[in-house]
Amino acid sequence: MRCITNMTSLLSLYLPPSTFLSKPSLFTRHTCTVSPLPFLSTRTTKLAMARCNGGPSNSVRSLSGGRLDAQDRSMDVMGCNGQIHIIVGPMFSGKTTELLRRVQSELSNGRNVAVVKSDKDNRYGLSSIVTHDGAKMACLALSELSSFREQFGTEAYDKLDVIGIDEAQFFEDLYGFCCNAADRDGKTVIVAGLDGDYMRKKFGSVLDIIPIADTVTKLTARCEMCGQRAFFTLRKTTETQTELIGGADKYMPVCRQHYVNGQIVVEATRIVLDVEQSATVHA
Ligand SMILES: Nc1ncnc2c1ncn2[C@@H]1O[C@H](COP(=O)(O)OP(=O)(O)O)[C@@H](O)[C@H]1O
Ligand SMILES: Cc1cn([C@H]2C[C@H](O)[C@@H](COP(=O)(O)O)O2)c(=O)[nH]c1=O
Ligand SMILES: [Zn+2]
Repeated sequence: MRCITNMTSLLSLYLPPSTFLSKPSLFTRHTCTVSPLPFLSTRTTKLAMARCNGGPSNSVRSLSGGRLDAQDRSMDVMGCNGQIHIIVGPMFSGKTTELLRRVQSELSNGRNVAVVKSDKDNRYGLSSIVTHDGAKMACLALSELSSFREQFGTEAYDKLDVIGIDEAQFFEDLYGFCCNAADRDGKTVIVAGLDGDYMRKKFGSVLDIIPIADTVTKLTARCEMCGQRAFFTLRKTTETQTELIGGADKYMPVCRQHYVNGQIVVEATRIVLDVEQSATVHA
């Protein structure tokens, strides 16, 4: 990807050196405001921006000698119409349900859609994503998103309009994938995942993509203890690793009060178990 960082190098791509050298500074001496570049058409400026955004490689190749050739002139600006939408919330808040709803809606609008999930979660097999209510959709299960294009097929990838990603917290390369898919390839990316882990710490790279997102939706579940809105996921077991696949057997959605109370109970249990275990070892 080539990125033009200043106005001088941007202009030099479009104008022969003589023209460029004869132009005065783009900043007026007194006001120091940017001139509207009257000698560049809106279209030309947009093409430059597309290139700045990592526009399609054929548009870069077809530039010759600083002038636009016929292919450039007939080309639409591509690579700028991608979107990124994020759906976060605790477990059982309906993230997968919402992802499936949006994907179905895109499908019924005639768009080409693919759904991918992490292969770390194989509770319901690897070929579909399944909600806690049992709703399903076929998907591709991967360990990393960087292999998506190749696994899906490059030709099929090029025809895709929408990519849904479930269990996004498990993908380390989420940021780079979303950037490329939306900024460079013009895809709509719908990302569903946990914003926080059972300790309420940021989970994976989900929060990192907020600055590049169009929309962020935070869903809530119902607290299993009191029925109020649940913002957090309580781990019911004493296991401490961040990644631990499971459902209602290991986790429950809770409100703030029941998260704090629940954590005290789980941590007290862990201490008792540790003491018992070391007593057994030393006996
Ligand atoms: N404690 C629970 N155990 C099992 N299912 C639940 C529980 N709480 C809610 N659900 C169901 O799970 C659905 C949401 O499932 P899903 O979309 O897979 O959520 P998420 O992807 O956020 O974990 C809810 O509509 C509800 O019917
Ligand atoms: C809180 C928390 C969750 N996980 C795992 C448990 C599940 O396999 C998924 C979340 O699935 P869902 O679609 O959001 O229900 O993530 C984990 O590994 N670590 C955690 O702290
Ligand atoms: Zn509660």
